[in-house]
Amino acid sequence: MADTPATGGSGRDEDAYDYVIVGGGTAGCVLAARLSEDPDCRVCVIEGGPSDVGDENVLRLRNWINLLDTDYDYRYPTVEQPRGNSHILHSRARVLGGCSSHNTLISFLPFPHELEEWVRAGAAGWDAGTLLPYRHRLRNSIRPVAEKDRNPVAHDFVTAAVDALDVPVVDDFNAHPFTEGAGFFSLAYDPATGHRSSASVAYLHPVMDRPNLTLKLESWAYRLLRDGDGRLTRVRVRYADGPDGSVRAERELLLCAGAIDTPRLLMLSGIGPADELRALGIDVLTDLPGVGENLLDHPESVIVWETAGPLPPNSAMDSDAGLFVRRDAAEPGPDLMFHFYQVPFTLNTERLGLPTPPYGVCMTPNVPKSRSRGRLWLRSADPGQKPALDFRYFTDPQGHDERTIVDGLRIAREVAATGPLRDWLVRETAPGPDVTTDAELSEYGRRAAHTVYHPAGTCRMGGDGDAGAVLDPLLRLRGEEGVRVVDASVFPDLPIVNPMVTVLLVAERAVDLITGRAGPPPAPAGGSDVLGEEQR
Ligand SMILES: Cc1cc2nc3c(=O)[nH]c(=O)nc-3n(C[C@H](O)[C@H](O)[C@H](O)COP(=O)(O)OP(=O)(O)OC[C@H]3O[C@@H](n4cnc5c(N)ncnc54)[C@H](O)[C@@H]3O)c2cc1C
Repeated sequence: MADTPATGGSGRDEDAYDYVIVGGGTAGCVLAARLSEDPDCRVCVIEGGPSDVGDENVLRLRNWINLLDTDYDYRYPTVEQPRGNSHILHSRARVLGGCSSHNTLISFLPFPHELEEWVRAGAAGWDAGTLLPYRHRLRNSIRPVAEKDRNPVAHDFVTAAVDALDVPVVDDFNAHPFTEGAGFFSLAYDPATGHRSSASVAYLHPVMDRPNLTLKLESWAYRLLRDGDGRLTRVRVRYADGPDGSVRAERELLLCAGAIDTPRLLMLSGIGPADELRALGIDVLTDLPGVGENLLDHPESVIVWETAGPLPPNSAMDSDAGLFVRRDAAEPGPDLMFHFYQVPFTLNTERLGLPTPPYGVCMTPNVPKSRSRGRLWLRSADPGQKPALDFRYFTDPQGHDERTIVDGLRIAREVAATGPLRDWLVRETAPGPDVTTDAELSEYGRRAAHTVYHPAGTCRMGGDGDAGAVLDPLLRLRGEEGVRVVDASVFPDLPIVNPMVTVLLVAERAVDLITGRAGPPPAPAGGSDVLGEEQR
């Protein structure tokens, strides 16, 4: 399986394919499966991690938390965060399927109004009417958490949130655009087996025996090179089991290494901020100052309660329900989100010396429209050295992100004080009831902050004349020929919601941009009807 047809016996000096995909992750699996539908089209995937086939560690959704900080994870530290938590380890999956193989598979369509914002930011053609119909092409099995997996304490969280905050129960967050509400999430999973419906499971597993599809696993791309025609279509690869080699794309090279590794690879290849690259001794191919900029994320904090005893066992992945709040009525969508965990998530609170209850629950209020903007850069020309990630958490001058966390912690307490959730809880263990003022809540909230693991935006699309744009709206790398980027790095801005489905939609549309195939019929232009019409 590791090296299917083309590399076997043909040597590794320079293998050629029609399309070479760097990164067999969430977006990469979609491209690989779709492009290889044409039997005459030779597709090669270069993936840094192992296969997920038959690997129960990966396939069992509820095991996700045990994959963090293991060999399935590239583990990217952050630089010091003066206003946030400097100890966050950013998990990025090292396995076929990428982050869709170790995430929680919460599946939200992006809001129509956010896609219109993308268009206003220069991403012409990514409007809601064009992108959202691609939902019908998704192969993942996406469905609200099954009844048998609904934990009674999560049910009671939903009831309490609805009562405390006067928000509606949402039965299916993908049925209509919403501004607020509480309910069980939709997940990409199979309730009968508890298995993932990751990008790998849904797209690649059914087609792995295609003779025109080659998977080079445990293979690390570390430099892009121009071919004889000056097109950027060659890639240097380090294999786990032999000497380095090159792979060449006769049509296009497709970069799908994710929001951290795609800009890293570009910069290692001399594409990025020229002065910085030269200072590291890297020969500059194209000066693109936007590479690595616009590093976006959803920061969250946490509030923990001890429960009277062990909780019932039902769950799909231990964080099956959530809550959206719109504090500012002028906002077109929610501006505060909570995940509810039926386990105590105490990684960051323990470090602060706070107690870990034997049994407990927690809420993690997050900032869906974070205004802080970070960047990532290379520390050296050595491809083995991890890049520096600076999210600049909670640094927006208006204090919006900090305010959102303070409000979130207060609202969480309101929900916890409301029945029937109240009846499960013995005491608040983090931050604890003595932490009450805005200043105290802000200090705690930021020190105990974590990531929702949604880095994006570091190779963003943009219009002509936008000096920070890395890609044109057709996902083509500016200043070079023969290469596109397709992953979460292309987002001009991060969706309010968890972004995996947006990555899948972008990848499905990218296939049409690459092949010239027609997209699905457009939905009626604009308006919040787009989702509702489709769903009914
Ligand atoms: C713990 C966790 C939980 C999350 N939960 C959710 C959730 O519930 N819902 C949601 O919507 N989103 C969630 N996310 C975010 C979501 O999974 C990601 O935004 C999305 O999957 C990113 O897709 P991608 O294609 O950009 O990158 P990835 O899926 O990360 O794919 C990148 C691939 O490229 C490979 N690669 C990288 N560099 C190289 C290289 N140089 N050479 C070869 N291969 C390389 C990697 O091994 C990987 O397979 C979560 C993320 C994490 C980490």
